[in-house]
Amino acid sequence: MKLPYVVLSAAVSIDGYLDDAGVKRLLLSCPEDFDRVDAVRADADAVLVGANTIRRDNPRLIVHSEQRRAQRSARGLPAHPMKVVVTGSGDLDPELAVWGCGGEKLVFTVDSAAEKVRDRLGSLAEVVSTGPVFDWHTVLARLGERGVERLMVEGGGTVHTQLVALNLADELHIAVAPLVVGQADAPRFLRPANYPGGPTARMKLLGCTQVGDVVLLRYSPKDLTCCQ
Ligand SMILES: NC(=O)C1=CN([C@@H]2O[C@H](COP(=O)(O)OP(=O)(O)OC[C@H]3O[C@@H](n4cnc5c(N)ncnc54)[C@H](OP(=O)(O)O)[C@@H]3O)[C@@H](O)[C@H]2O)C=CC1
Ligand SMILES: Nc1c(N[C@@H]2O[C@H](COP(=O)(O)O)[C@@H](O)[C@H]2O)[nH]c(=O)[nH]c1=O
Repeated sequence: MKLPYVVLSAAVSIDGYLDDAGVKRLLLSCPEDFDRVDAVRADADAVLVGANTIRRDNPRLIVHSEQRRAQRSARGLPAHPMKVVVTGSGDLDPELAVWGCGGEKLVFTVDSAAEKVRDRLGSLAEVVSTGPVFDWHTVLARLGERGVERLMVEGGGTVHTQLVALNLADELHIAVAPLVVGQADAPRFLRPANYPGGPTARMKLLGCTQVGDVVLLRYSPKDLTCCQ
């Protein structure tokens, strides 16, 4: 089974944070960059986030541009990519915006939480267990079986950290925003972990573009060279 091509997308502050520690979601992207992110969504077959991102940000995870939705439909695709949420606790509120708008919804969890999620969400989403323990290879394999060729991962840091550490990300899209968060308890893009190649391994730079006041960096995390 061919695994999806995985694009990890995040906006970060100059000091590497995804958000601040406050309750309200921090906007790091500028309007032009949010539009760029919408285009990446429109190019994906599925968008995946961790449960904490939907609990904290309550996103809809849809393609916002009407023109991009129409282009998807013209290609025979659903207007919105599939929405994928991962949870170990199963604590998912059925009132969250992600369940209430377009797109097929899929929740990956573990055996111990699967019934709870099914009871809570009912027909709002399909629930798939990866087994007694959560397994990212199974998540990607099941998505591949469902025809997902391109998967966009939109956070948060817990999810990004695991996918990079497991060497399952094919591309990183990092939008560096011109602000400094400076709060130790704010979520980071990547947390301490054993990353492939260790600290001396350098990823291949795929591109560097200015988008409004943000700089978009694209890296290939599987393409490493060690220069020391
Ligand atoms: N700037 C940006 O581009 C973005 C910023 N963000 C920010 O990131 C923050 C959220 O990030 P973070 O707190 O790290 O949370 P995540 O969104 O990464 O979600 C983490 C949750 O996902 C589930 N999960 C992840 N991995 C596993 C696993 N291996 N097994 C079982 N369940 C798993 C768990 O859910 P459960 O708890 O239910 O068990 C876990 O608590 C928010 O502040 C948000 O605003 C998010 C996306 C993009
Ligand atoms: N704050 C932040 C991001 N946050 C991400 O954007 C999602 C919002 O989705 P929606 O509102 O449905 O379009 C949210 O879930 C989170 O994953 N993304 C970015 O590119 N830049 C940003 O500054």
